[in-house]
Amino acid sequence: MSESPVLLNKHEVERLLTYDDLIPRLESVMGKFSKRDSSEIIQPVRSVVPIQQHSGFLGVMPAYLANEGILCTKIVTFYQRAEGSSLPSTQATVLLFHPEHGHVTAIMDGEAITAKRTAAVSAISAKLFKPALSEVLCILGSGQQARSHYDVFTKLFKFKEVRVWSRRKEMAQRFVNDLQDPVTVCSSVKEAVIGADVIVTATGASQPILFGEWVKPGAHIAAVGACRPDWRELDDVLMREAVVYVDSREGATAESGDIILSGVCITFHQYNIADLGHHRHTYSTPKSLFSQAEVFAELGEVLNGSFPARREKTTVFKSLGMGIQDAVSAKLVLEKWNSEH
Ligand SMILES: NC(=O)C1=CN([C@@H]2O[C@H](COP(=O)(O)OP(=O)(O)OC[C@H]3O[C@@H](n4cnc5c(N)ncnc54)[C@H](O)[C@@H]3O)[C@@H](O)[C@H]2O)C=CC1
Ligand SMILES: O=C(O)C1=NCCCC1
Repeated sequence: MSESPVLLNKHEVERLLTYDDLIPRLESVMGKFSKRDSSEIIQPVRSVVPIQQHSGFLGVMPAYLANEGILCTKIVTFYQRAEGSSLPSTQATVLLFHPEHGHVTAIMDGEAITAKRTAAVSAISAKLFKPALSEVLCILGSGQQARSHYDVFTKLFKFKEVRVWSRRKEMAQRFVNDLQDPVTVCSSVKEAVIGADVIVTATGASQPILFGEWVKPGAHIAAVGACRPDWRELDDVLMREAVVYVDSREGATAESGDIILSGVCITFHQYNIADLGHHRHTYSTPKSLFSQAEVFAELGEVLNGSFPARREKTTVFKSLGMGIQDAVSAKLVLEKWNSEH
């Protein structure tokens, strides 16, 4: 008979999962993932069930890391909440299994894992791509991801100024009130991002909120929201002008509206030709047909040395989230818990 699984709540997971331990594990697993060795890592693109009636989604994110002995799945729901809702928009549970025998070894809260691993991966992108002199950090959004990104970005990097924008100013104010250090509350996205060296977009927006014309050349954007093929946070100009990195090419191709929709921009040049006696015919030909924003590389491809970090350019890291990130986080939590018991 297998032992009962370890049960860990959000408070425990938050306590046990530290950025110092997590970041090297994420760097290592993402570098390995990008080598596409299926004898080492199997991680399909997540399955997502739309819950249309309630503006929500259920995602299942399995991963198997053979050499590390990790078999894991996260089950996550994410909802588009009405303004002012007190419910979390992202909720999750992570299950760890015994890879040899198949039983569940641990069931743990996935909200803290999702918040910390996503922010940690964005911080890895910033380490690689942010301008050498980065003085201003700007965070768009004031929810769970905004907070975890604030925590890890200000822990790892020194900024002279941190700015936050939220669609309701009082929410940005509330975000700032919880912090020790001064943060500027901005009234518009434009005001928040002008001159910023590093921008985090962590909102539930489904239409672009960040426009390329406002972004300082050379800035780095960690784009965390817009995880559906028809949702966007970033406009076409930014997506086409920046060097775009992703966490997984397959994930980005299936799920990132910022990438998928950046190519859908066709304008028609119309002209009339008088012919056939009294009839006038209108002809249309495509005047401009933009191709989709190109994915330059995966973060893991930079980490494992196959692609360069183009720090001198404006860079976008488009994050969708990966099962392997949850898997190494959960393993770390369980190891820490085991060492205490
Ligand atoms: N890339 C990844 O791995 C992950 C991405 N996400 C995504 O990140 C985003 C933020 O997630 P959480 O912080 O957990 O959510 P949250 O609900 O805690 O915060 C959402 C923030 O977005 C703002 N917002 C909502 N709709 C908006 C709109 N139409 N325009 C502008 N702002 C809007 C809210 O006011 C709030 O500040 C979501 O899109 C979520 O799906 C979440 C987890 C992991
Ligand atoms: O990776 C995740 O976890 C999520 N990604 C996008 C939507 C919410 C959860």
